[in-house]
Amino acid sequence: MRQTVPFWSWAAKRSQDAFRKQSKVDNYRSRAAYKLLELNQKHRFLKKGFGVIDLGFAPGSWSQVASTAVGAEGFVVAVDIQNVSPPQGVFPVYGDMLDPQTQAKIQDAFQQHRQEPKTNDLIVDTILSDMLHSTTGIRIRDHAVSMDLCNSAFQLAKTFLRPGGFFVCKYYMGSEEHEFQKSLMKVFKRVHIEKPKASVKESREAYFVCLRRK
Ligand SMILES: C[S@@+](CC[C@H](N)C(=O)[O-])C[C@H]1O[C@@H](n2cnc3c(N)ncnc32)[C@H](O)[C@@H]1O
Repeated sequence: MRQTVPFWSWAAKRSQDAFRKQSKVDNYRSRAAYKLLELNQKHRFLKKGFGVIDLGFAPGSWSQVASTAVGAEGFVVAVDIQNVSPPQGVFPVYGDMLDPQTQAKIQDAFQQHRQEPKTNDLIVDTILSDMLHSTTGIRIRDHAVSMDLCNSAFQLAKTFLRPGGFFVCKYYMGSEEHEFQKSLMKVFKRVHIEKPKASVKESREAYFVCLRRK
C-alpha cells in the first residue's frame, strides 16, 4: 500500500522556506501551523468536540489548526498580548499571561462560550502555549523569560485542565528546563520533549507535550 508522506517530512529536508511557501498555499497565517500539525499527528491531543485554549495565538495559525481539528462541536479560546484579529470562529482574549487578571478573563470567555454556570472547575481538554517574546540572543535572559511564560501556562493548565487533558508548551532551552519537566511529570502521566521539523534547527526552542492529566 502507498504511504502518504506528510508535508513536513519532505519540506524539512529542503528548507524552512518550503514551510513558509506551503503556508501560503494552505492559507495558514504562518508556517508555525506545521509544528502543531506534526505534534498532533504524533500525539493526538486535538480531537472533535474538544475545548481548547491557545496561548500566544498571534498571528493565528495554531488557532486555525486547532479550530479545524475540534470542528463545530468544539471551540477555541485564543489569548495574546497583541491585539490581532483571530481566525474565524476563534474566541479572542487580549491580555498579558503574566498578569493574574488575564486568567479571570480567560475563565469568563470560556464560560460565556460554553454557557456553563460560574464555577472554578473548567472542563478544558487541551491547553496549547506557543508563547515567546522575540528572542534577544542573550541565552540566559531568553530562557528566563520563556520559563516565566511556561510557568504561567502551567498554572493555567493545573487550574483548568480536566483529568485526562493535554498540555503543549513551547520553551527556550536552558538550565531550568529539567526542574520544569519534573514538575510537569507530577501532573501528567506522560511528558515528551519534541522538536518539530518546522522548528528552525538552530533555534533553541522545543516543546513539552504532556499527555493525560492525572
Ligand atoms: C511565536 S508567536 C505564536 C505563533 C502562533 N502560535 C501561530 O501559530 O501563529 C508567540 C506569541 O506569544 C505572544 N506572547 C508573548 N508573551 C506573551 C504574554 N506574556 N502574554 C500573552 N501572549 C504573549 C506574542 O505576542 C506572540 O504573538
